[in-house]
Amino acid sequence: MAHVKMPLDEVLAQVTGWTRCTGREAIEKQFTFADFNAAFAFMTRCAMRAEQLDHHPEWSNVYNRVDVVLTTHDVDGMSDRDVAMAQFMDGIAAA
Ligand SMILES: C[C@H](O)[C@H](O)[C@H]1CNC2=NC(N)=NC(=O)C2=N1
Repeated sequence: MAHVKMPLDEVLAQVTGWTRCTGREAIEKQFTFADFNAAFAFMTRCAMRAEQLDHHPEWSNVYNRVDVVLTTHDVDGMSDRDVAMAQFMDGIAAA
């Protein structure tokens, strides 16, 4: 799957609850779960999807919180893969 570079505004229009990062072409969102177990289950599912998409999040976890930044390093900006990853995360976090 090739990278298709996209304007950041176009990416934001297709995802829920993400915002532009300050100072770089990237988007961020904070996910909050019931506890560490739920947060880590989310990260595990995202990790498997990241391998399938060959698109990996920048993220950190503190107990029930997962802070995620998405960007496409190969194009130094946003791409269709960021949309795919963000939509996957939105979908499973809401489930
Ligand atoms: C070689 C490998 O396919 C690339 O480096 C992939 C891996 N995962 C990636 N993840 C992200 N977030 N951006 C990339 O450009 C990227 N590129």
